[in-house]
Amino acid sequence: MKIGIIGCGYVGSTVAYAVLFKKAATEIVLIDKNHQRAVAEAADISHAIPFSHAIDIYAGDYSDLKGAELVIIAAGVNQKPGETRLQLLGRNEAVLRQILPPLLENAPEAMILMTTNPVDVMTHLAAKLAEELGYNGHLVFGSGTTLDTARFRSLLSAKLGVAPQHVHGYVIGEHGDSEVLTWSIVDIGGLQLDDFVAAQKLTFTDADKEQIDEQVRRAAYVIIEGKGATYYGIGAAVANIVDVVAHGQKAILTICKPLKEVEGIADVTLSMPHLIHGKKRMMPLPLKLSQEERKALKQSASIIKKFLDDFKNGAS
Ligand SMILES: NC(=O)C1=CN([C@@H]2O[C@H](COP(=O)(O)OP(=O)(O)OC[C@H]3O[C@@H](n4cnc5c(N)ncnc54)[C@H](O)[C@@H]3O)[C@@H](O)[C@H]2O)C=CC1
Ligand SMILES: CC(=O)C(=O)O
Repeated sequence: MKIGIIGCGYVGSTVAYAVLFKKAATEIVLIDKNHQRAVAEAADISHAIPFSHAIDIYAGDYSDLKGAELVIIAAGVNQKPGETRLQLLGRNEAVLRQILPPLLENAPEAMILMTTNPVDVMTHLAAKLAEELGYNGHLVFGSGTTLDTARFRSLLSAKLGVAPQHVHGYVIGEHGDSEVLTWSIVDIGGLQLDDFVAAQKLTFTDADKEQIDEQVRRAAYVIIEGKGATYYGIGAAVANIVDVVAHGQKAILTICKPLKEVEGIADVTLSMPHLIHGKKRMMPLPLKLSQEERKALKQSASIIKKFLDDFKNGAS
């Protein structure tokens, strides 16, 4: 599968590197407003090809997106220490407006995978803008909380002594401060969390829960404070999405797409588990959440919706 990556900073270049080692694509076009950066990243990553598989990776312009089946948008500003994702919206929406028209003109049938933050709001705006430009907005989706779900599983896995692939649980809602960890439906080997803990004679207290919740929710802030950006986790999460799409895996991932309604909030984009069955088909799955989780999901949806409404009103 041929893919494009627009924005080759920390995230875009790490996605390309992870895609190479996941063997998820055969051709990667790198596009950046700083073309020299794209050229350098393509050269650097191409030197790793002998250690993975044959792939064509090169820096290009929008016309090189012709024939791409999936285009990842990773362009725009990232958070400075202490900044929230939602605070990036104005600057990154302006970047989106530059990117989307030439992207759609050259790859009108491609799926568009947004990673730029705030990813849920950006995905919503990209889908609407694509439609305004006369293209299919349903082809737009976002990496959503795939990274947060991975963080949740990895922390739970370390605490419980089980490989993360066997720890099921999702982070849903906003990819951001109001996200919801779905503790009530955590499943390990067919057992609910409390039953697994009892069967294994482990100790898992409310304080442990709170600590994991905080570590997942605050992960980006802590990493950005320490090294300025996060990119390995999202690189692997996006490469996995590319692999799922390229190889028709029927995976369940917490991507984000515009949804008709979430907990009474209409026309909002946030993350829910979606069954990715084949190219271009993504079906949101209903979850049996606790009352508390439903309330938190509604709150998260309201926050995103308010940002969208405020932005629309401010921009019009
Ligand atoms: N969704 C997620 O889970 C995650 C999202 N992110 C987000 O990804 C985005 C990128 O982050 P980084 O790679 O760390 O930033 P970066 O600053 O390293 O890279 C951004 C790149 O975008 C390019 N760019 C800017 N405007 C452009 C335009 N109009 N056309 C083409 N290229 C353009 C820049 O030249 C730069 O190379 C940020 O919004 C960040 O918050 C970061 C980590 C995780
Ligand atoms: C930066 C960001 O969105 C993350 O690492 O979750």
